[in-house]
Amino acid sequence: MESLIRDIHDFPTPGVVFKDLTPVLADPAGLRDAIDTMVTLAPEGIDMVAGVESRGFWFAPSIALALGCGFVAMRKPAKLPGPVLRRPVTLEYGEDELAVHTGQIPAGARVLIVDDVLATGGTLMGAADLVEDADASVAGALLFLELTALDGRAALEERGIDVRTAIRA
Ligand SMILES: O=P(O)(O)OC[C@H]1O[C@H](OP(=O)(O)OP(=O)(O)O)[C@H](O)[C@@H]1O
Ligand SMILES: Nc1ncnc2[nH]cnc12
Repeated sequence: MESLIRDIHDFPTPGVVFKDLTPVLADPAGLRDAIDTMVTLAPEGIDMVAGVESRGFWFAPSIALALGCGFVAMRKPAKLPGPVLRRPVTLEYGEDELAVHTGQIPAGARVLIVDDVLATGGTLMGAADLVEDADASVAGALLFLELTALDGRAALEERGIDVRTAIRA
């Protein structure tokens, strides 16, 4: 599955080595392996899976189905139609915002945050803020690929978040 990841240099901005996961998803065995591995890594006792737009949506609903949980979408600005909780995020190559529908994460729920790539960890920090804004708790963060050189794990673990990743590169 690791051999299917493609490096694209200078995308989306100069100096960034972009890890393209589309070949993993396009390969039936790669896709199966990716989801099965992530499901195996998931912590126990999850009430809900939160997926981060866009590429977190490639993984999160399949993982939620396997765990018997619901899926909640954390979306980019102005995409959700109802009232939202919002948080800014700073990532490897820019700034953005994430939002979740108010009331969709039940208070007290143990939430697993799912995304494709952990780089600086900025996106995951914003996603964790949203979970806590909903008076729920972050049961863990589950990602397909961790870019160890950017050390996003450090800040997340300092915050007490259990970070699990299928592949480290
Ligand atoms: O750890 P970080 O430095 O925060 O980077 C990781 C984030 O960057 C990418 O999202 P991007 O904003 O490119 O959006 P996309 O999923 O819509 O392509 C990726 O899918 C993660 O969400
Ligand atoms: N280098 C990278 N490749 C793919 N997705 C990313 N998200 C943040 N940094 C990334």
